[in-house]
Amino acid sequence: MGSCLEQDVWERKYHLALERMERDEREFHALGEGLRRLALRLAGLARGRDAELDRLLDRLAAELRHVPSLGALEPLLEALAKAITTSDDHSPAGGDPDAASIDGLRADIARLQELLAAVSLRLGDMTRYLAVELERTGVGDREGRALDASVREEMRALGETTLAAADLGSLQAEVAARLSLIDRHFREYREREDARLAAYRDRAERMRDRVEELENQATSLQDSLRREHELALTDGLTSLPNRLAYERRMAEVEREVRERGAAACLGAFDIDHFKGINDTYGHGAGDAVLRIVGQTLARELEGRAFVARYGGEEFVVVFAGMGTDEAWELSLALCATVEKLAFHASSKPVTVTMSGGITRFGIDDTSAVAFDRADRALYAAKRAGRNRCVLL
Ligand SMILES: Nc1nc2c(ncn2[C@@H]2O[C@H](COP(=O)(O)OP(=O)(O)OP(=O)(O)O)[C@@H](O)[C@H]2O)c(=O)[nH]1
Repeated sequence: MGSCLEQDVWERKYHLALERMERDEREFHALGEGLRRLALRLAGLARGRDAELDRLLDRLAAELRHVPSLGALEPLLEALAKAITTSDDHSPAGGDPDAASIDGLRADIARLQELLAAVSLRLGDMTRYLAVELERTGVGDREGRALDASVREEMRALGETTLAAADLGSLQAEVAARLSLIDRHFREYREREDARLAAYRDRAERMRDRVEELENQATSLQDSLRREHELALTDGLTSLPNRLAYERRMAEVEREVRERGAAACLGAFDIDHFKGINDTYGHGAGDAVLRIVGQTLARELEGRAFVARYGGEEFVVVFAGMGTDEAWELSLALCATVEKLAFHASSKPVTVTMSGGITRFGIDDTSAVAFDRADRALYAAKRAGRNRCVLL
């Protein structure tokens, strides 16, 4: 079902979003770690060494206030790396005891540059994803924005803390606290989204059940309507189409003849001396004869012409798309087949015959006019001695 497919797609997207967020979360940790190490080393080594370095450190503090435009930090860190190199070149001959630390600082800055570029990219991805995907589902937009805002705030605070801490211990504690806050924001966000997903699933399931129930009801209603419809068009004794079905078929034929000039013939057939069968062998035997003759006509005409029980012991055959020659031959064959049916009563063979009146359906005919002509032909056949056909 459509709703089931939509839910699958939504869930797949949702799990993809979670995976992305978990990856981003790990990168935020790495970023925090990089910032912490940078802050420790800068605080210990760089401050007061060089006026240019101090100026750049002030700029770094200012830039960090605008996080997450992390990309802006890259050129600044490059300048910082250069300034440290210059500061190193100017150091007194004989070896600076801090030279090794400065090399380490330079390497840290380079690593941090890479890290910042990657995290900046991921942050952009994640923000876009939250905006587009969660908005598309119609839920979570507010939550996504709230998370985004709180992460920005924590990143900004992290930058401030890095440069404003009085001593290394408190700096470490502050950064750790900030990072764990970011952690918590992500966790809470995910928990809320999980709850939302569970509620969504539950609702979708209930909707699916209801839709299934309605579909079943509609199907059984359709079935019973179809059965009613079939019953209304079927003769109970012979299982042939009844007079109503015949009239519908004739209305179609009338249109085909009038609109497309199609050929058509109509035949009226009646079992001979049927009253005598009833009177001699009983009404039950008469019913059996009607049933067998009816089924014989249906079998002989299957796929070639439409047959219905018109009423009593009379049958009508609609030879749609057939000219008089073909309808005539077929009618004679029908009468011959009925005559050959092997009926028995009290172990004695009983011959049953049938007469038919055939007429062509003309372009100006109505079905009533054509039937009347076929009926007159039928009675002509009866008058002429029965067990025969007449074309009129
Ligand atoms: N057993 C049975 N008899 C039926 C049924 N419908 C009509 N009949 C009988 O069919 C007989 C028709 O008789 P008639 O119309 O006099 O004609 P016929 O005896 O067939 O004689 P011809 O048509 O002139 O050959 C009547 O006795 C009806 O009661 C039915 O469903 N079952």
